Order: sequence, then C-alpha cells, then structure tokens
Amino acid sequence: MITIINHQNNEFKIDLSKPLDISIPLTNTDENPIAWYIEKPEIEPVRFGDWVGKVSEGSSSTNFNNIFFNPHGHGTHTECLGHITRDFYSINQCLKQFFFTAEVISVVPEAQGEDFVITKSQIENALEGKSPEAIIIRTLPNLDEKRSKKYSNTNWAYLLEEAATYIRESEIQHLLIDLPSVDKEHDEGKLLAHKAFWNVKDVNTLNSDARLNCTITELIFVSDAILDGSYMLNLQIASFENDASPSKPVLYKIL
Ligand SMILES: N[C@@H](CC(=O)c1ccccc1NC=O)C(=O)O
Repeated sequence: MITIINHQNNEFKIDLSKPLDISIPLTNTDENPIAWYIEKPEIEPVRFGDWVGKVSEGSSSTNFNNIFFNPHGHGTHTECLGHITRDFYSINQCLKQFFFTAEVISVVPEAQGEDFVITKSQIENALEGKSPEAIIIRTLPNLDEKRSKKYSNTNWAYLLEEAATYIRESEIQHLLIDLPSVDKEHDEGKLLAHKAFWNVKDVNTLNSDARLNCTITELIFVSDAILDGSYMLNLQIASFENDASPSKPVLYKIL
C-alpha cells in the first residue's frame, strides 16, 4: 500500500503495509518492563459475585478486563510538558497531528563520573545537519532485555541538558528514546533535559514560549533491523486527558 506524502516541498513515498513498530507491548507478565519502583501492570476480568468477565470461566459471553497500569512506568508512552508543570496540560490536547519526518540515530552513552550520558556533540554528529520534526534515539548496546528490563535504581543513561537544548534549538518537536526518562533517575527533581526540551523556565507559571505542542516519548524499542536514517513517523496515543498516554510510534521507511 504505497502512498506519497507531500510535505514542506518534499515528496515522501512510503509503504503503509510495512510498518516498523517501535513500541513495547504492555502485558501483565513478568516480561513487562518497569521503571519508577512500581509493580507490574494488572489485567484482570471484572467480577460481580460469581460472575467473571472471562469466556473460559463459563459465566460471561465476553472477555471483559480491567487494566491497571502506569503510563510512565510500564512501557512506551508519550508525554507533554504537563508532566512537569504545576498546572494541568493534557497530551491529548498538545498532540493534534500524528505524522512527522523523523531521524533514527544511535548513540553510545559516554561515561561521566558514575553516570552514562548523551552529549550535545553526539546528537549533533549523528544528525549530520538534518532537521527532522522528530528524533528517535537508540542507545547502544541495543540489548533485547530492554523490552522487559526492570529499571528501578539502575541509574540509566540520560541526555545532558546541553543535548536537550540542542534538540530544541534544532526545532525538533518530538523526542523519542529507549530509556525510561530523558533525565537522570535520581536527579532531585531537576528534570534538566525535560525542561530544556520543552523550554519550561518555571514549572509554577508557564512561560509563553514553552513548547506546548512538543512531546517526549520514552521506553521505545528500536530493533537492530531498523537502520539509522530518515523515516516517516506515525506517533499515535490513546486519547487520555492526562499528562501522558501509552503510545504506539510506528516508522515507515522512505522509499
Ligand atoms: N528524577 C525525579 C523523578 C522523576 O523524574 C519521575 C518520578 C516518577 C515518575 C516519572 C518521573 N520522571 C519521568 O520522566 C526525581 O528524582 O525526583
């Protein structure tokens, strides 16, 4: 299913029948990744007395599950600046378009003291002067365990503030990464990369040039079969009125 997208005076030819899904499935098993010290998601049938919302139990014509999960801690999710502000901002109001030009880059986080960090020059070198609407950062090594990793208290790699500032100054609107956060796990609430990317100067009173329509997507997984380079990104969320929603970013190779 080939289509041609005309965008910013360019033609992009993509094959909609060849999606490259970079989301991590959300399950109630021990396979599910976890960050931020919570337990695994729950997916359980509704119960009313003896009645169980599960066909195989015999009382219900349908499978009818409640799901308890956390968008930030349980898998691929997309957030708006409402994640860090005193006032409420909703991803469903901030993200109103869903197709973007995108660049997949791979970086090896650099040791800095006890941390591993992604620097401005790594982003700058990997982008090679390109100016996509979205950047997809794959950290190396790209171990399969990322799909089910328990991240709590692992001090994962993070973006230096200078790297997030560079991404903002490059006018990139959507930042996707395969880590639980663009920031350091234990950072005393500084959230330097989040603030730099969204241009949030004061979380109590939002500045007028804060980037309301820009998003951060965390806990993606970009398989090795997807090479670095240019793609079209379809960034889909569920319509949650919340700072963040589970999401399904899908790439299409440009033909
Ligand atoms: N690093 C922050 C905590 C934090 O960033 C956070 C905590 C719970 C759920 C999500 C978080 N950040 C996600 O991007 C802190 O140490 O206060």
